[in-house]
Amino acid sequence: MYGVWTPEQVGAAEEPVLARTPEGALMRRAAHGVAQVALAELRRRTGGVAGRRVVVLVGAGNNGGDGLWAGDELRRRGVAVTAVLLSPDRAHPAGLAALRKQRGRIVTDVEHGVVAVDHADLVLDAIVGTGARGGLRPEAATLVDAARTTDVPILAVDTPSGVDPLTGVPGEHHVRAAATVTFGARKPVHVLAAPLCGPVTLIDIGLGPELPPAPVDVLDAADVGARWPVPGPGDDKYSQGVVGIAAGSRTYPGAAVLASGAAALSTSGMVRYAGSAADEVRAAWPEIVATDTVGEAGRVQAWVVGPGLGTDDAGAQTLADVLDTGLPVLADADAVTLLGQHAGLREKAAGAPVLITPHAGEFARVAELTDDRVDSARRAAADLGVTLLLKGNATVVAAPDGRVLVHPAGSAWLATAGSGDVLSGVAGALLAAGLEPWWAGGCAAFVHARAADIGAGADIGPGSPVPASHVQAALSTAIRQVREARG
Ligand SMILES: NC(=O)C1=CN([C@@H]2O[C@H](COP(=O)(O)OP(=O)(O)OC[C@H]3O[C@@H](n4cnc5c(N)ncnc54)[C@H](O)[C@@H]3O)[C@@H](O)[C@H]2O)[C@@H](O)CC1
Ligand SMILES: Nc1ncnc2c1ncn2[C@@H]1O[C@H](COP(=O)(O)OP(=O)(O)O)[C@@H](O)[C@H]1O
Ligand SMILES: [K+]
Repeated sequence: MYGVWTPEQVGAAEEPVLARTPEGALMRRAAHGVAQVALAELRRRTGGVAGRRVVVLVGAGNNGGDGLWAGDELRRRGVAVTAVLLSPDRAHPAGLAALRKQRGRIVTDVEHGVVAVDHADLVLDAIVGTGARGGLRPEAATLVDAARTTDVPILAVDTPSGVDPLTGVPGEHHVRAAATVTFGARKPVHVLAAPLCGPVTLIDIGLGPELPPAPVDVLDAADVGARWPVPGPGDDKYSQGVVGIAAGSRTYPGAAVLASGAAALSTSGMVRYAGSAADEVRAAWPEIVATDTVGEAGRVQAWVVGPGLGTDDAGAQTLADVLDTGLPVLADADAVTLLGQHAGLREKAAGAPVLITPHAGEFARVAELTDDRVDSARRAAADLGVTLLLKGNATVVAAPDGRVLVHPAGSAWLATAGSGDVLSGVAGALLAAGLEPWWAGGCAAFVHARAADIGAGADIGPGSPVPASHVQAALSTAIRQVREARG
């Protein structure tokens, strides 16, 4: 597990470190990290360093300062460095003087900057970092667009310019980095907009002791593997937690088959199904005990309710019934819509061990969704008194007590019909096994995304589209992989 801190928290942590270190030392350390990664990228992409062309896009603040000092270091290694100054009067004075001394080329107009970008082997984006406000200014936008058109690899300094460091929301013009070097602590953009950052290298600048507890956590495979429930010698089919699936309908039997099968693949023990797709579930998964109603289902330790359920009175009654059991409940899809429609159902859910798993559209039916997805999820979880998993390329899981984790999917192969049903089965099975909702949501999101990559073949190559039933089928391999990672 690693933490992510807001730009504001990182800024506050920097202050005491700046006060006790010689002037410029922190920036030099940051820039050294940038230069090291830039040299590695040059070697990897061009087979060498000397004479290779690096263009540094230099903004008016300290981010630009990092870029200039990195340029100075690259010059010392024989790299042909051109710095394009976006605000020539405000470029970091010491960094600019250092680069001039190394006979770096300095360009102050956008036209020449565009030509330089056109001929570059690598571009360093030092336009703006944590001090970014609003969309990129026109000159910066022109250069960023030029880099995009030529397809030159971009190394982002701290954060990709034009992407909001706190929310990860890209502006109209923004950098899509091949890699990012950040300093002191990872920031939300690195996990909320991971595809725009590329692989992120974290450079230690001594902020550790000054940082507060991380407001956002990111799970790694070992965290998930360590918590994944597996049977012990004394277990039987009941002792590991039986999950009940109240999903699907005559119109949408597929949701029932996807969710139930995913549950059966996720934990050992037993899955019960209750609903009007009982025949289809039995046919696809003979080991699942299927009945027509929740009342007939027999004992379970957690319920999954919602996928393909319908939002009519019968759906609302089913949701009420499972909430009334007091057992852990995973409410997805139609169950989220029903929670938005009925205050009485929200009251039943509040304070209970409930995990709701909306996509953005469903989220908006229960709470306000702003550009700040982390903040929105945290508020909604606290207001509703449930744990909330907000789906997307970066999944956000927020507990009512304020804990938040983000899982960046790594690819977008999950953007396929029915994949959410698979997620609900996985998370429901984990709830039945006794994981608390925040962990169940986080572990399920991790394995779900891993299964999509395996199903798509994206773990061994560029990958190809994967339907939800193949995501479901890849769950076993994904679970084995996280269990192997536990060390
Ligand atoms: N404080 C420190 O000691 C350290 C800071 N570091 C660097 O400093 C950065 C933060 O520096 P600053 O606080 O000076 O802020 P930035 O350099 O990130 O941005 C502020 C500057 O960018 C311009 N700007 C803001 N929004 C813009 C937009 N939308 N389009 C174009 N220009 C825009 C502003 O005019 C301002 O001059 C970090 O991201 C990091 O790269 C690192 O050197 C580590 C140490
Ligand atoms: N662009 C994307 N990149 C990665 N994962 C995505 C993307 N879009 C959706 N997902 C994931 O796919 C799943 C879709 O769930 P959902 O919207 O409920 O679909 P469905 O109702 O068809 O099952 C969620 O787990 C979500 O996080
Ligand atoms: K930047």
